[in-house]
This record gives sequence, structure tokens and C-alpha cells, in this order.
Amino acid sequence: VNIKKNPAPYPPGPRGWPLIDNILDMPRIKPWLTFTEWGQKYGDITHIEVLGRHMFVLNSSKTALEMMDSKSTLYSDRPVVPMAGELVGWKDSMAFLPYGDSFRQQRKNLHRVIGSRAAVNVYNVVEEVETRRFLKRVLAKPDQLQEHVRHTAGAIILRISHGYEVKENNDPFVDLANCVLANVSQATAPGAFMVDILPFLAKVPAWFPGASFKRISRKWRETLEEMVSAPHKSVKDRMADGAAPMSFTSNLLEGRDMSAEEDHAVKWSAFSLYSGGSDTTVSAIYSLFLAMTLFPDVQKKAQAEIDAVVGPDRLPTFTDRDSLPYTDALVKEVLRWSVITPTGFLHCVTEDDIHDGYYIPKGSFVMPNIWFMLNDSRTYANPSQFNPERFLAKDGKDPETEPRTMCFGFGRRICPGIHLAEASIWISTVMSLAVFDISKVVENGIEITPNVEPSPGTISHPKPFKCSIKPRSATALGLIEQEANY
Ligand code: HEM
Repeated sequence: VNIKKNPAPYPPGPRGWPLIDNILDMPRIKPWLTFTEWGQKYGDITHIEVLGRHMFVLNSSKTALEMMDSKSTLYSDRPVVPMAGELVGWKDSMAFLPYGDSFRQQRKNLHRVIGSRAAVNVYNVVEEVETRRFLKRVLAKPDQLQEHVRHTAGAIILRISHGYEVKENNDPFVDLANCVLANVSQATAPGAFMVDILPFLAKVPAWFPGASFKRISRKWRETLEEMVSAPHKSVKDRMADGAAPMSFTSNLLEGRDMSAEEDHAVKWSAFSLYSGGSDTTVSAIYSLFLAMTLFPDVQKKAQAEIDAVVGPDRLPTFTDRDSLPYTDALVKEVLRWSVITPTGFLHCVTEDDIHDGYYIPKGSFVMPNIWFMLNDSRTYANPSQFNPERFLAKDGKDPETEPRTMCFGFGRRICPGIHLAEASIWISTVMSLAVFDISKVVENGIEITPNVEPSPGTISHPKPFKCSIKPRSATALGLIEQEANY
């Protein structure tokens, strides 16, 4: 027999993973901690093999950049996901698209409209108006913080993607979108669907015993199609009447003759804003409130800075952004400390590579352990400490590495929503701290300290926690109660 020899050895890694049992055993609770242990044991690249598929877990940002950024032509594909991608139909959405023409076309759309801080400035008014509405909702029902964060993130994105203004309650698009996102997170949960492990099952007819995933996927597919098409059609109808407010979609459609293919790309890239941008931003802003509950000294420092620069008579706006370095550092520290996408999104390798003397075969998956990179003591002093000052130059010491170089992923797949994400988190932080004091709740005379307990999943959220949110003063109350309209 002629066995083809590998051109180089695989990187080291734990044994005993090839069995199907082990896939179902994949660490589901804080998997990033298991991956971190592997890094400590095996080095910056760990190799595992699951049913003949090679996977590489990366435990340093340097290695992640050397592979996925410097060699991005080899490392920019995505895995094929039978359940969520093929059967439910997410394969046309940006995050799932294979590296190729549709991918490039959608990235171009996103880049054109939200690809720089200057481009995103156009939407500052949307961010400000919706965040002021957020303050009002928090004031009215502080114990429903997480719902308000979610509602506001949805409102901002739908306004930007389609010029759509959401209703205060039971908005049909927000409900539909939440349903679509809940479905995809169920569809992609590791081990949830056998079809992802045995892709030939996709060809089994729906009546076949055990093929309930086919009926489920058909239902989820209809919901997804409605969510992608309905807002797109509504923009077109309003443009025909000359009544469409400015948005991502109207901007791309305006004055251009669209082929069916281009129209499809606009439709799906607008949807990608929602799918990529809502849940992630929600996690970040909810984490900010958790951090402020836990670290009152940081909160006071940021408030002192805001008070000195903005004064008591108005709410902060984006024009204050460059004058608030501590608050800016606080936002960076939230992006480092909170676990938003702990293990990133898988990249798939399109050509054989040899990296650092190790064999990385075509078709294998690469997973950056972003949680560890943001907690790596080679990059961050006392990484478990919440300390915005690490991002300020001081006494001749340079600021530590910006989390944005890791927390948004790598190479040609790097998050295209960075500028929008940073704008949303920044305005929520500065407006909330200008008017609210966030603190631990006291129940029966006992102060409750929330646990820091991130959920598992591609997009992780802090476990729901209690905190007290009160207006800082009568003046602050007055600012919150002012009308916020377009
Ligand atoms: C704090 C907030 C956010 C975080 C932490 C985050 C993080 C990430 C990460 C880690 C990836 C994967 C990159 C890779 O594969 O290497 C990603 C992809 C993506 N993000 Fe974000 N993101 C955030 C906000 C947003 C926003 C606001 C939008 C849209 C407006 C967005 C849209 C997307 C899209 C469309 C992709 C897929 C890109 C592709 O596959 O080429 N994200 N994001």
C-alpha cells in the first residue's frame, strides 16, 4: 500500500477525540477554559481530530494574526453547516458564506456603508435618539434592564439597516428577528442535530422516522425568509413613494440598476447587520452594567470625567467622544473583560499549509480562543483585574494592546461591524453613566454581589443579574425625561 506521507507533523494535542462520543462530550460549559488548558499543555497551536476532521485551536493572538491575517488567502473560508446553513438557509448570510464572489460582494456592501468611523458617523443621530429612549425605559423599569438593552440594540440596527422605526412594545420585526436568532442558536448548538455530524442525513425524506429535523428546519426556514425579505420589500415600496428614510438598504439601492444577484446581496447583507450586530452588542452593553455594579471606583472615575467635560446641563453626544479618554478606556476594558465571542467563529482552510513547522491540511477548521487571548498575561498585566487604566499611557508606560485587534476576529473575516459596535457601546456607556448611578441591590439589609457567570455559546452573555439603577440627581432626571425624537 502506498500511504501518502504528511509533509510535516501535526501540532501536539490531546488524544482520544476521534470517537463520536467525544463530540457529544465536547466541553459545553465554558469550553474556552478547556482550550486554555490545552494551550498551557501543548503550546499556541493545539491539534484535535473529530471524525477525521482536523481542528486547530489557537491560543495566542500573534499566532492567530500570523495565520488568519498574514495568510488570509488560505484561512478565510467557513465550514459547511448542514442544519443551520443548508437546511434552514443561513448559508446566504455573511457569517456563513464560503470565501468567494458572494462573500466579496456582501463585504463590499458592508464596507461601503459602515466600513469606517467616518461612514458610521452618519448614524450618530440614530444612536443618540435610540439611546435616549433607552434611558427612559431604564428609568421606568430598571429591573428589566436586559430587555431594554435588547430592544434598543434591535431598534438601532433596524433603523440603520432598513430605516425602520420600531414600536415601543411587541414590534413585529423585533419579535421575528428574536425568533430567527433563537432558532439559529438552537440549530448551531454543538451536538444538537445529528445531521451536522452525518451530513448524508440531509437527503433523508421528511417522513422518515427520526427526520423531525427536516420539519423543524422547514419551519425555521420560513421564518428566516420572512425576516430577510419583508423589511427589504418595505424599503423598496417606500422608495417607490419617495418616502424612504436614509438607511443601509436605501443607500445601496439608490440610483442603481440592480441585477437580481445584486439585489439578493443587498437583502442579505442588510440582514447580516441584524444577525451579526444585535446579540453581540447586547452582550457587551449588559456586561458594562455588570462591570459598573462590581467596580464602583471605575464608575466614579468615568462619571467625574463626564461631569467635568460635559457639565450637568446636557446629555453627552458623539461630539464629546475625543475629550473623554478614561471613558474610552473603560469601553476598551469592557470589550476585553466581557466574554462576547469567547471562541470566535470557525475559519476553514482552503489550501494545505505548513505553519511553524506544523502541517495544517486543506479543509481543516481553525478556532481562535479569543477569551484566552484577552486574558493572556503575555499581553495584559493582571488580566483578571478590571482596570481601564491599562489602556492609558502613563509614566512613560505605553498603553496595552487594543482588544479590538482580537475580540472582533481576524483576517478577511474580521467583524465588519467594528465601528458600529464601538459607537453603540460608547454612547450607551457615556449616556448611562452621565445620568445613572449603578450599584449592588440591597435585599433584607444584605448587599447582593452578582456572580460573573458567562453563558456558553458562540455569543456568550452574562448570566442575568440584579443591580440598582437610579438617577444621579434631579438634574439628571430632567435630562432623562426630555423628549428624544428624530
Ligand atoms: C461588541 C460587538 C461585536 C463583537 C464582539 C463581534 C465579534 C465578531 C467576531 C469575533 C466575528 C468573527 C470574525 C472571524 O471570523 O474571525 C464577527 C463577525 C461578524 N460580525 Fe461582528 N461583532 C460585534 C458586533 C457586530 C456588529 C454591530 C455587526 C453589524 C452591524 C456585526 C456583524 C458581523 C458580521 C456580518 C460578521 C460575519 C463576517 C464574515 O463572516 O465575513 N458584528 N463579529
